[in-house]
Amino acid sequence: MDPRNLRIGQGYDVHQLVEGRKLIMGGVDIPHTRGLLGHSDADVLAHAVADALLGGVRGGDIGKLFPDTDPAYEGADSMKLLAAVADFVRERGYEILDVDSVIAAQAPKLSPYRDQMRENLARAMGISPENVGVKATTTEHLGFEGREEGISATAVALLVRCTD
Ligand SMILES: Nc1ccn([C@@H]2O[C@H](COP(=O)(O)O)[C@@H](O)[C@H]2O)c(=O)n1
Ligand SMILES: C[C@@]1(CO)OP(=O)(O)OP(=O)(O)OC[C@H]1O
Repeated sequence: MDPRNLRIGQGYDVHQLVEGRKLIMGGVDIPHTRGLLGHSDADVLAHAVADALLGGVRGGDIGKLFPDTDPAYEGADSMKLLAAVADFVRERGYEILDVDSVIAAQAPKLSPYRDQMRENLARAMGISPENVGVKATTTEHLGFEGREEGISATAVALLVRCTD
């Protein structure tokens, strides 16, 4: 593999925590007193991963592909959006090699859901769970995540441009 065909992408997303919404991250419906607000299901982790993939192919961001003004995406399942992004990446001639991510959430405790999130993300992208990392951190009560006003997620993706 020619290292000049490797690409990296980075993604970041934030959603507000509110009452009366589900908390869905990495395609897992996580029991909690509040959930994330958004036009779609507000899966902050899936959105960060999607943006990392799009960054790797210099393909814009998910807001460009799925505008939050389009009623078609109201309440959308972000696993389906992520699968569409993975297809978009492959159609452009790239293979997804590896993805890693961090969720910043003061609560709830996310480690029990880590492997299910990895499996869901991997399935949506058509890669092995071995190639998907999910980590969680509190922010020690600092900032908007620490005050439990919202949750953020960051992700990086390693892609390779297929040459044959
Ligand atoms: N929402 C969260 C946040 C953290 N974890 C796990 O706890 C560990 C310690 O968190 P610190 O913020 O104190 O570093 C962290 O490494 C995660 O394993 C979690 O499960 N859910
Ligand atoms: C996922 C989309 C879909 O309309 O909407 P939101 O759930 O609002 O999420 P955000 O990360 O704010 O924007 C990206 C949009 O593509």
